[in-house]
Amino acid sequence: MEFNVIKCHGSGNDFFIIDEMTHPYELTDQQRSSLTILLCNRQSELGGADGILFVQASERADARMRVFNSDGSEASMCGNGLRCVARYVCEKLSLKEAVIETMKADLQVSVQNDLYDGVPTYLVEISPISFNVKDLPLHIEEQELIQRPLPALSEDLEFTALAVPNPHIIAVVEKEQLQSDIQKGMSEYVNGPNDLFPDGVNVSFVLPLRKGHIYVRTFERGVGFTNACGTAMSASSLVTCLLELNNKGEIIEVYNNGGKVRCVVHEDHIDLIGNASYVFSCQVNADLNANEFKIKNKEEYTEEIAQYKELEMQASSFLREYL
Ligand SMILES: N[C@@H](CCC[C@H](N)C(=O)O)C(=O)O
Repeated sequence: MEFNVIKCHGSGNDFFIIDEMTHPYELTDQQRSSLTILLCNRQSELGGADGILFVQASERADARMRVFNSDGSEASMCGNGLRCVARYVCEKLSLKEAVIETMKADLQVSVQNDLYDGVPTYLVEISPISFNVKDLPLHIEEQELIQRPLPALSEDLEFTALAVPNPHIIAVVEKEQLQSDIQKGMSEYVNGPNDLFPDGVNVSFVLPLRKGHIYVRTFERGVGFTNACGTAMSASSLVTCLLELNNKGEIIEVYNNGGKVRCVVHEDHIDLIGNASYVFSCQVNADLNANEFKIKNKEEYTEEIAQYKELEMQASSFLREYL
């Protein structure tokens, strides 16, 4: 099987885009899953990725996005990935805004002014939002978990559980808690066989930096720690508004290990604004039975890579004041 592939990232959360909208690849879900495990291997020639974004034709929107995590599982939503798909679809169809069908909702996306000179920037809608534990699912007696302890995970921390619509638990922490290894331990527990989160969950630690500025680190279900998780940064922004650390309707600068994004929390959705960067394009010839692939015609987006590096350096020098 031969595919055209684009390596892209949003805040260093990296993906391969495979366009099934204009190429009739005719993949089964089993093949999408196996291909994702094969190409996302960090030890391979392509350098791996956190997942694959399959762009497909939609009957009711401009395009459809399906997201597979690096372990081959399918996720209902991906905020950083949606920005990359937004760019791909808007450029392909010459649009400034579009609607992308995802597993649980049709979402608005639009081109924005560059977040940093030469860094393509897109706004994506994060919705629907639910605090009902059934929507994660999280198996507890109560209907919601908002700033409450979960003793099976921690004696000290308080958590908020929400689906946007993929599942997240968020803890607002202090610097010492961020620097300890408690996030890793609890994330591995809730993403292994366990009674609380039977489908696993994305786990984020949020450090408030100053009004309107937060840092978020996420252990992603189906992947592990990533540089950033778009839905997690959106969910974390919402949680800081509930705690009155930030305000709805105002820009929240969200720093992460791969750069920064902006979030604006509204009553029924969150705007996630950030880069949609291309790294390289190539052709991949994959043999799923032999579990191997070859690549050819690799071309790097060198200028874009250099411009993003500057944004990243600016963000990390700001973060150094706090971490
Ligand atoms: N990186 C994504 C989220 C990808 C899916 C997630 N790992 C899940 O299984 O829910 C983002 O940017 O939102």
